[in-house]
Amino acid sequence: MRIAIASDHAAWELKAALADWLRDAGHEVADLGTNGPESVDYPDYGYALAEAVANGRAERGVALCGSGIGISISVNRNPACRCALVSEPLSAKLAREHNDANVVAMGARLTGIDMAKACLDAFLTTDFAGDRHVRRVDKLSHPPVLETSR
Ligand SMILES: O=C(CO)[C@H](O)[C@H](O)[C@H](O)COP(=O)(O)O
Repeated sequence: MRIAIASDHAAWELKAALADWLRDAGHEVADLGTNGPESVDYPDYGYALAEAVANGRAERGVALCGSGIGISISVNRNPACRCALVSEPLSAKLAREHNDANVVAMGARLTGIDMAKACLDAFLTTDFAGDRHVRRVDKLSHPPVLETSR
């Protein structure tokens, strides 16, 4: 599978470890940085990752920051992305089965490498269940126009 992965400074080591692990498993990995501990801003990396998924360069994305929160918010600003922040494998599995998530986010300051691998494995090996979930996922692409957004 073609997978894009990105992080801020808080998660660059987890990103490097997961990128190696994904490559060893036979995936084609696009590492979008960051690649060191220098402080950077998670939206820059979240937006780049989202664009890689939106334009088809990657089929799935892996988004990492300290908590996973900031980068998941960034990715979800792109309407082509459904990014799920997870910390255990059942949520990763349900994000695929029910939500057809195409990006998974995790927090390197909260989730260890073995748990991150277990989440990623569930995310990459679970299919979307379809059926009633199609209608709901489709609604995510058509949010109502609210007074406050005019
Ligand atoms: O977005 C976050 C928090 O919601 C991430 O955890 C960031 O990695 C974090 O904010 C970075 O914090 P730092 O103090 O600048 O390392």
